[in-house]
Formats: sequence, structure tokens, C-alpha cells
Amino acid sequence: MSDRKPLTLHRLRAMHAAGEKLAMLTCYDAAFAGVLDAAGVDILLVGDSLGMVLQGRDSTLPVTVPEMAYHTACVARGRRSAWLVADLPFGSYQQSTAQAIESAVALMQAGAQMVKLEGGGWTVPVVAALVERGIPVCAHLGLTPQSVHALGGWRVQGRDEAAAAQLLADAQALAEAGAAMMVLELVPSALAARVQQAVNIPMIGIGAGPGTAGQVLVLHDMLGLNGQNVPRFVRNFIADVGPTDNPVQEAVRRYVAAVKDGSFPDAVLHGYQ
Ligand SMILES: Nc1nc(=O)c2c([nH]1)NC[C@@H]1CN(c3ccc(C(=O)N[C@@H](CCC(=O)O)C(=O)O)cc3)CN21
Ligand SMILES: CC(C)C(=O)C(=O)O
Ligand SMILES: [Mg+2]
Repeated sequence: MSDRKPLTLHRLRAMHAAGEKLAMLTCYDAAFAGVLDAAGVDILLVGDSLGMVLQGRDSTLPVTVPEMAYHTACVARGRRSAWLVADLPFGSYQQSTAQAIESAVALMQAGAQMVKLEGGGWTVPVVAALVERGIPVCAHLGLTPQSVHALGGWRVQGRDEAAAAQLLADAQALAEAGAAMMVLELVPSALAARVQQAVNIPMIGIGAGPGTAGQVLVLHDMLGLNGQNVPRFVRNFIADVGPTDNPVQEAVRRYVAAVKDGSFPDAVLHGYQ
């Protein structure tokens, strides 16, 4: 896999159009970037989840642009072919479009190929401004962890019909504004499938069932390194790997294969109603 051609937005769109599922994982450093890339992961996400996973915080809110830029640069040095997305952290795009552009520039100069930001509604003109300036954008709807205190915890989103209709309208507006990809987090499987059918950009699900164009998990979760409070949508991919010289790469290879053949996620085991 290490000699595969670099993924581009054009190739990701072609894969989606051809019905090939997209496999994404979070990644925060060069060592893992090399392993994930060699295992065939399509998209690496330098997620602001690093605030919880690497820094031990209880939310993503304290993470800063310099911290995201540091980890993005580390991942950029370790990857070969995978597409590289970096999260705009909390507080780095909420003030103004100018602030969002400045923050996105910092992550793009660190090596990101696309930035991700959370929310619908007010983010639509921000997404349009970034896209107009040549910065590819991934949107993020459903459970948006930077709003955890407003949402009242890590709760499934879009459960009632009004919230589902709002999420669908937001997804359509963000795609219209030029978002080229969208994460759907912790939403009922039926809603995620409905949004994917209505919007012609690849949706990347996490706790959103099997009906999206792609899947993402936090790397440490799927490697069984997150002991307590593992969300139900996570599957441990390393537990069944037998003795082999690179068990992490084998676990990630199995994740990629399971996403591509549709065996992960299971609608019942990993999804929500
Ligand atoms: N290690 C890690 N993995 C993640 O997936 C993740 C992070 N950190 N940090 C940022 C957010 C927080 N996330 C979470 C955290 C907990 C649940 C959780 O416990 N969910 C319940 C369902 C709640 C409900 O039914 O409303 C579950 O049982 O899965 C979900 C997503 C997802 N993201
Ligand atoms: C869970 C994914 C989608 C994310 O935003 C992150 O890791 O920060
Ligand atoms: Mg994030």
C-alpha cells in the first residue's frame, strides 16, 4: 500500500461516486501516520480529540491552534498518500470570518489539506469564505463536541423530527456553501442514511450507522487504549489480532477492510435508533 498514489479531493470524490467506502482514523503523530498510511487508511484526521486522548482533558475546548498546528506538522511528516484533515479548535473560528481564515491558514501551512469545523447555520458563510479562498472544508454535524456544555453531554443528536429536519437542512446548506466532506457524529442510523442520500458529498459517520459514505473512529479507541467509558459505536480491532510483527498495522488494516466491505459498523451493535 505504501506505493499507492496520493489521495486528492478529486480521487476521493471519484471513490465516493464509484461507491467505495472511505476509511478515516484520527492520527496525532508521525509514527502512527506512517503505520496508518501503510495500512491503507484513506483519510487521517488530526482531531481536537487529542485534547482528551493525548492531554487527558475532559473536553476538547482547551485545545489551541498552535497545538493543532504542531500535531498536524508531525502527521504531515509521517504520511505518504492519505488525505490530511485538521480540526479547527474551539474559539479559532467563532469570532469572525477573518479569524477563521487566519486559523485555517495556520493549519494549512502546517501541512493540512483540508480543515474541519463544527456546526451548521452560522458556519455556512464561514465555510463559503474558506472554500472561496482555496481551503477545502469538512463540515461536522450531529454531536459537535465543542458544544458539549450547550448540548448537555455526549448525547445522540437529531432524535426528534424537528432536530432531524434541522440537521438535514444544515447539511444541504453546508454542501451548497462548498463543504466537500462532512462528519456526522452520534446521530440515529436512519437519519444519517437519509442525509447521505439527500446530499451528494461523502458523509463520514461516527456512531451514525452504516449508511454513510465513510467511517471515522478515534485511533486509540479502536486500538483498545481508552479503558473507561468506551462509546458503544467503537469496535476494538486489535483484540483478535494474533501474534504478528506489527499488530497495530494489522488492526488498522482490518478496520480499513471492514469499512470497505461494510462489515463495520453493524447497524445494531454500533448504531443508535
Ligand atoms: N476517545 C474519544 N473517542 C471519541 O469518540 C470522542 C472523544 N474521545 N472525544 C470527543 C468526542 C466525545 N465523544 C463521545 C463520548 C461519549 C459518548 C457516549 O458515551 N455515548 C453514549 C450514548 C449516549 C446516548 O445514548 O445519548 C454511548 O453509550 O455510546 C459518545 C461520544 C466522541 N468523541
Ligand atoms: C471524532 C472526530 C470526528 C473528531 O472530530 C475528533 O477526533 O476530534
Ligand atoms: Mg474534533
